[in-house]
Amino acid sequence: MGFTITRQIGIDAGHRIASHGSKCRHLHGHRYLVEACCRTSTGKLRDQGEQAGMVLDFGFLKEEMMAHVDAPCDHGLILDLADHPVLSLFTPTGMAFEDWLERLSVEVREQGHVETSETLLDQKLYIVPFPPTAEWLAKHWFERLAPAVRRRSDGLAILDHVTVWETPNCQATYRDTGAA
Ligand SMILES: Nc1nc2c(c(=O)[nH]1)N=C([C@H](O)[C@H](O)COP(=O)(O)OP(=O)(O)OP(=O)(O)O)CN2
Repeated sequence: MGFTITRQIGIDAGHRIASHGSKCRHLHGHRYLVEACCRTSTGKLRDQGEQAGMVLDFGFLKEEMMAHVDAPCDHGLILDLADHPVLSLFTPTGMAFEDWLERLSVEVREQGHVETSETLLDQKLYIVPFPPTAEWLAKHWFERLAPAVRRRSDGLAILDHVTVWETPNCQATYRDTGAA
């Protein structure tokens, strides 16, 4: 019951699903559409301040989606940390792949992901500890955006779900389970 708001952004990014039995194991790109849907815990709208009559200002939601999804991932390659054959192609000049991998692994353990262009060809990489399916990306971006939604709404709004459209016909949704 109550109101929800949804904001959509689009990003272009490459990925592959290394374990896929068919075409998705090849490096390829998508125009991803990412939707974040928010609600208030009470079902009511804010009744005062600059966000009166709103769940959360669409502009604030856009800013957070641009910071957590667009800036690190747009025109980048989203790679699984375990995808060593592809990851090794971007080993920075003068560094052994094993050393680079160790550094990336520590950062992924500490932060949940790595965003870097300090790579061969300055390729922009977004490295995650899971196969970059639409499902996993929806969960990952949900977890990145949920605290930001709470902060930008002074705790009044909750991120309900994130939907990732990988193609115009295929989407995956990760929904709030109450744990985030
Ligand atoms: N449940 C999931 N299934 C698949 C995923 C995924 O993330 N979750 N991803 C892929 C591939 O990455 C692929 O790019 C998309 O596959 P597919 O639907 O076959 O893509 P098409 O371009 O053929 O889509 P059309 O709508 O038929 O043009 C595969 N599966």
